[in-house]
Amino acid sequence: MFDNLSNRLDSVFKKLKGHGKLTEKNIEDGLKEVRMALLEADVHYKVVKKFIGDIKERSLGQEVTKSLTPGQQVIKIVNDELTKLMGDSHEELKLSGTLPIPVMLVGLQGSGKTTTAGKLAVLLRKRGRKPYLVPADVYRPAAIDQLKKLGVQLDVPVFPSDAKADPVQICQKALVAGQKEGCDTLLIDTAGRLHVDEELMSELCRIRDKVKPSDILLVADAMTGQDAVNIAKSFNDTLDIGGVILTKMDGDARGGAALSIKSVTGKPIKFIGVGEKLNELEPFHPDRMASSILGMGDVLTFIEKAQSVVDEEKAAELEKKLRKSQFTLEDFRDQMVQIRKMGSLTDLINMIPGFSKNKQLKNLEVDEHELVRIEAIINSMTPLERRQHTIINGSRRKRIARGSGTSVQDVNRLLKNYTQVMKMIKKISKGGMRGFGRGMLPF
Ligand SMILES: Nc1nc2c(ncn2[C@@H]2O[C@H](COP(=O)(O)OP(=O)(O)OP(=O)(O)O)[C@@H](O)[C@H]2O)c(=O)[nH]1
Repeated sequence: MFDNLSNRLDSVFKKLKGHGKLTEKNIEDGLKEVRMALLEADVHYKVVKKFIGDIKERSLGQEVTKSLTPGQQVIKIVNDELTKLMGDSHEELKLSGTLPIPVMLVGLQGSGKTTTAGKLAVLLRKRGRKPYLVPADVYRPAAIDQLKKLGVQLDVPVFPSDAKADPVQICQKALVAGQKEGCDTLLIDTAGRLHVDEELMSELCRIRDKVKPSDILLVADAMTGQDAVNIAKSFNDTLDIGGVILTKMDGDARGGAALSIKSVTGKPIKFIGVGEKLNELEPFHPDRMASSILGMGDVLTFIEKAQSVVDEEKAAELEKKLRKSQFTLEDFRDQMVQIRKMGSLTDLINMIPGFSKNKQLKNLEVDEHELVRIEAIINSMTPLERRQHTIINGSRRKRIARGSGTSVQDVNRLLKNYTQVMKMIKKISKGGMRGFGRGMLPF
């Protein structure tokens, strides 16, 4: 995401930071490069013009010239303005009214609507809601089946839509059926077309007028850049959408759509799709996104991810064990499984400030197989060995290595790492455990 822009801005800022004092000329030159970088990122030219104008006004003012660190001050201004450009703060789904609350997903074919309906169901369920999936695309033959399959996979109820029925009627019937199922949120997957056309829009308007959705979300493909922005504009002009879900951000190195949509349509991006898997939907936070473009890391998303997979009670229990130095290899394995649930380690590392900008660290490919190996080794131990690692002598090590398909060296390495970590924990425990956030263990 935003790789090119991020690198370009980084080099502009390096130059700016190189000057102790900034002159008007330094700033003008820097802004020229920022402008180029944004245009290359496929940001709408009108958006770029206003953006540069705003930054220029602030940068040439006293804010920078009187600052002790003018270069950093410019970075802060760019950070503020980027955040503003993307909408300032995260806007939530609007879910209000009588149950079940309908939410409409609209968008062109292939934008990722159906997948996103599944992802939203997962997210809502995590938040304690009871989603009901409603396939309302009666034109694409496989569309209804695709959502039904997703429902089975996720164990989320799906309205048994009939491909011969009228989409408006499907939605009305689904409202009644959803209520009977005890669901509180209806996710309506509407039909898509290859292009915006009148017939599609009038069908969507008919559904909107009958169902009165609490939120209408346009699902748009980030990789189509300015096309996504134009599509968002057309849908908003006709339907007055509530917000946008930008999919396939994982494949979009430029980021033009994400940077332009709010400014062009006035509607916020509420979520972004960052992969094909059904847990790869994230709330869109303009401030965090700006910081991550400028290489300041994405720590809050990292922490949120950690919190969403860590079971609070289990975390408290582990913390207690750590304090008493009773953290066994079994706990070590459980902790590792939790971390793996957060996603790929390489992705996680890139969220940490400084890491994403450091060339050596950036190319660091974390060996995910290593985690699998460690898990296999611990699984091959007897319960007693996991609780009392000191009894693992030479012959036990050989047996464990054989059982896990690894080598004795692998087993030795794991035990050495584990003892080192335990030593570190003991040291920290003496000084109190306050250093660790709740649920954030030191691995
Ligand atoms: N990499 C990536 N792929 C995605 C994302 N969201 C959806 N996709 C993929 O995009 C393709 C199209 O997604 P669908 O959900 O079938 O698209 P749709 O908009 O429902 O299509 P129609 O039903 O034809 O309107 C699928 O291969 C999805 O796996 C995402 O965030 N990242």
